[in-house]
Amino acid sequence: MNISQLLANIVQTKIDIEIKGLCLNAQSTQPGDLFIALQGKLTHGADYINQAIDKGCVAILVDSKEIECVIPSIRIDNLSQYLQTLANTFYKNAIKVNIISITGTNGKTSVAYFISQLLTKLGIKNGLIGTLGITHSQQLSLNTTPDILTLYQVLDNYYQNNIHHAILEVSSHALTQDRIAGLNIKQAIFTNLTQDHLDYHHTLDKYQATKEKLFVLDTVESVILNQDDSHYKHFLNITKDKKRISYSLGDFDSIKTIEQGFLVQLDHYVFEIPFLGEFNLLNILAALNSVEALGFKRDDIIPLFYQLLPPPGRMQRIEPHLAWIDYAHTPDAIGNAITTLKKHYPNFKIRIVFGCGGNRDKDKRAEMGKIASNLADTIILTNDNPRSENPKTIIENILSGIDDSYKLDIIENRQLAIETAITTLKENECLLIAGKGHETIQQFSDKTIYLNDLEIAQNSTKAI
Ligand SMILES: CC(=O)N[C@H]1[C@@H](OP(=O)(O)OP(=O)(O)OC[C@H]2O[C@@H](n3ccc(=O)[nH]c3=O)[C@H](O)[C@@H]2O)O[C@H](CO)[C@@H](O)[C@@H]1O[C@H](C)C(=O)N[C@@H](C)C(=O)N[C@H](CCC(=O)O)C(=O)O
Ligand SMILES: Nc1ncnc2c1ncn2[C@@H]1O[C@H](COP(=O)(O)OP(=O)(O)OP(=O)(O)O)[C@@H](O)[C@H]1O
Ligand SMILES: N[C@H](CCC[C@H](N)C(=O)O)C(=O)O
Repeated sequence: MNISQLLANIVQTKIDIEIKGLCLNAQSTQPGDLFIALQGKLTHGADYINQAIDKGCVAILVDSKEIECVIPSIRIDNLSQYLQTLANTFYKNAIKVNIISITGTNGKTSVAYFISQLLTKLGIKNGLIGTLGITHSQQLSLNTTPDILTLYQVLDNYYQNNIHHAILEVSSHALTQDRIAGLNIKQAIFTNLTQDHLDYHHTLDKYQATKEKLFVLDTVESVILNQDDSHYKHFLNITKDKKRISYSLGDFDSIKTIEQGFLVQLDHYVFEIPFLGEFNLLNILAALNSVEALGFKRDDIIPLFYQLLPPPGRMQRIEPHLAWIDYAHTPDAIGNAITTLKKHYPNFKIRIVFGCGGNRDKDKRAEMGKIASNLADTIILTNDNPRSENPKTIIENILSGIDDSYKLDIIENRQLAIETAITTLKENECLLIAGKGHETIQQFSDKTIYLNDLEIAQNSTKAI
């Protein structure tokens, strides 16, 4: 598309250049792209134009600022307000894709992963966009919910490749920043709301108000709500004009905990759910209701459950030990993960290795320390992703929630912490390695290193 055609409803330009794509982050610029340099909270995209040019961008739109550069550039004031128009004009097919969206503090990835597998097994081609990445696409995303241009590009591409359904994890940051504006979101699923991201939203009420935005979108036809969450009634009340579907652990006629998961009865079906954690029973119900709302029959969905795979890094067992990798990085999730192991392995002691991410909600750190020390028998505190913060300060913040009399170890180096935990694990102990799940990098202020909890744990196992 020619740039003058793209900008027709925004600004007149004599620049005559064909562009192949739109891009917000210089790191992901492709040859032929138009780079859109926005003023952000931390920095201005204009600081990265050299990188964008090196990667082959052919023109630049700059937010509220004059720049000098070797390729054509156009200044547009308040440029961010035009992002949806630009995205929609360039990636016309994006809004034709039917989107199932999931929001909530915990469980988005798990529910999305289950829905995607079910739809695939039922013969529906679908794309999955979230913390684990973007399927059927070379696009990389820095975020759980990608920026609006990346989203439109991926969805447009899906449509052209006959993928007419997408499952999208929607973070509260994405809702605040309008990353999903204008998309054809048909279903909205609510998993739960507990403490996280208060650095960004400041209060739980504001955090909830942000999540609400997804459920009242005009395009949303059905909402699927977790009745067991304390915020359920609120979400039910604001969605009176939608088809409302609720799910609850009480939907099961019986739940029997077994070592590898649960044996449940639902209506006249008795089946096994091969995942640990009661929260996964809720995740499964969310997925079941979502797929059912698309028109499939329970008789066709339920027999597929035993074939489902767990999402990578979520309660993932490291054989042969009683050790698990889990992505729990909130107070609620840490509590759930430990309780889960206690429930499935009632005669075992629990050891946990965890830390907290830097540049994220500081208030959750002491809370995570408190919950972990109340529930686990031994703790090794370590680094998560310190990002630009001092790792020692993060650990001190966690310690402030732990009673002085609680005996714990601090091993900042995460690899060493995991190796130590596994090689000294006792016969009567279960180990939980929490916080980084599937992640394969660790971010510090001055470096980013390759680090994979699963590999470290597997290798330490071999070393015994
Ligand atoms: C605090 C926050 O959410 N920031 C997001 C926001 O950034 P911003 O608009 O303030 O922009 P900025 O970082 O100041 O940068 C300014 C401009 O320069 C560009 N830039 C910036 C850096 C660079 O190296 N190259 C580059 O081109 C940016 O794309 C941006 O256009 O908009 C950007 C584009 O959409 C996001 O990538 C960025 O996410 C940052 C990286 C981030 O860490 N976000 C986290 C907190 C987040 O969004 N997390 C949620 C998941 C939370 C959960 O559910 O657990 C998520 O959806 O990922
Ligand atoms: N429904 C749930 N309720 C509470 N905790 C859950 C639930 N599902 C998963 N968890 C716990 O939370 C952790 C993160 O799960 P998951 O990745 O599915 O959530 P998420 O919302 O996608 O998180 P994020 O957006 O931060 O990546 C899991 O490793 C598990 O410990
Ligand atoms: N989506 C979450 C992931 C946190 C993962 C944890 N390992 C950390 O770095 O804090 C966030 O961006 O807050």
